[in-house]
Amino acid sequence: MTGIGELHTVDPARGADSVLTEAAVVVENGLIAWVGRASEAPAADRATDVEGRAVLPGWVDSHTHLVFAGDRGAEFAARMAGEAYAAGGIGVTTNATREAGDETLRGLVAGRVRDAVAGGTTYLETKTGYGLDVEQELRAARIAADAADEVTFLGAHLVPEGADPDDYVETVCGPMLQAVRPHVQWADVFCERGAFTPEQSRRVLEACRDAGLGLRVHGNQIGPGEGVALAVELGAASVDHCNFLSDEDVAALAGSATVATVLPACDLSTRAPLAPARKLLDAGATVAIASNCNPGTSYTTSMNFCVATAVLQMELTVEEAVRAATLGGAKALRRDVSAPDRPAVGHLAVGTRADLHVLDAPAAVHLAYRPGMPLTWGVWRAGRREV
Ligand SMILES: N=CN[C@@H](CCC(=O)O)C(=O)O
Ligand SMILES: [Zn+2]
Repeated sequence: MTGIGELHTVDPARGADSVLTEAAVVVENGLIAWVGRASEAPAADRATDVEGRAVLPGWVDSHTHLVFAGDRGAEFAARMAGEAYAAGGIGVTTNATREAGDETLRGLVAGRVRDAVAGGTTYLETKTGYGLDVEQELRAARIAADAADEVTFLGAHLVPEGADPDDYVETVCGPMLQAVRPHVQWADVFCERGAFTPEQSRRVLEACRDAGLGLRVHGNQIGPGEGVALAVELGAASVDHCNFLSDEDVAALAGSATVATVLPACDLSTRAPLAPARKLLDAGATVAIASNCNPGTSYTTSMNFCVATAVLQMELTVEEAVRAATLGGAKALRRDVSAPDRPAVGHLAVGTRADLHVLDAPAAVHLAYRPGMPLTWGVWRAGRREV
């Protein structure tokens, strides 16, 4: 790829010099083979001239809930009229999802993934969590595994109506975990008032960790709580939402390998105080930006929108926001370092996966400067053009 006006490599090895101008990238067998100044590029069989456009790594969306049916537009409207968000809405989507046939549900998920890719996302996590019984969580895990790069088991999303909370937790840790285990890499819990207590959350996370799953936590979304502390203590890869953080929470994240994942579209859609991304970065924490696409709190897969919001509202620079939505997401999924059979994603360096997002703009700042405009011009996933 030649004619790159501004190349955001997001390569940690380049330090402060990770943005190149008049650059080129060489791709071979789905991997990045060379990155540098266009004038020094080696010869290649074929070339795509992007005519001065900006190029970024594809977005790594590390937090979505794509396996759902139904609509909660009325709940959203009520919220815009002053109602507060509460965890109970998850039950509405659970009922609609259970009623949807397999093919319908697969079609809905595939459409959402297509939308995400059309917006520059090249690596995507999604979760179960709208099944809430063994059979339905297993169905969700299978559908998710066919559609997404990484799958998270979120049986502990809400205690289903009529169930005893502690009995349900035992089901999650026992037969449900056993059923979904072959299809998932991660486990998550909604540690929040109205969902799962810190004790129940710990029980779920420890059982899932013992079953070999990596851990993630939905924490500190609706109010202050123990989600962040629990995530850090258990070595979770990520704690997501982070709207209500104490100074101790910020310090704990800064001193840990747990990524603080902020969800700007969700914060707007729930009229929540924005997660303190600026403060987290200043303290030294690793921050990821994700869409949290779901029908209750964030019905969008647009990472361009999330990045623009992080710049306009959360006081991140464009470079910081791009990093959080690429390398940050990769760190939250522990995919930032190449392994022999798994090239790293989220940055552009020799040997990483050739996931490229070409903007119809000369510089990444246009994502925030022209918010809401259709700025995704081309998308390559593992070297193959998809958009
Ligand atoms: N907070 C928990 N889960 C989702 C919302 C689920 C819903 O309301 O349907 C979230 O991440 O915001
Ligand atoms: Zn979520």
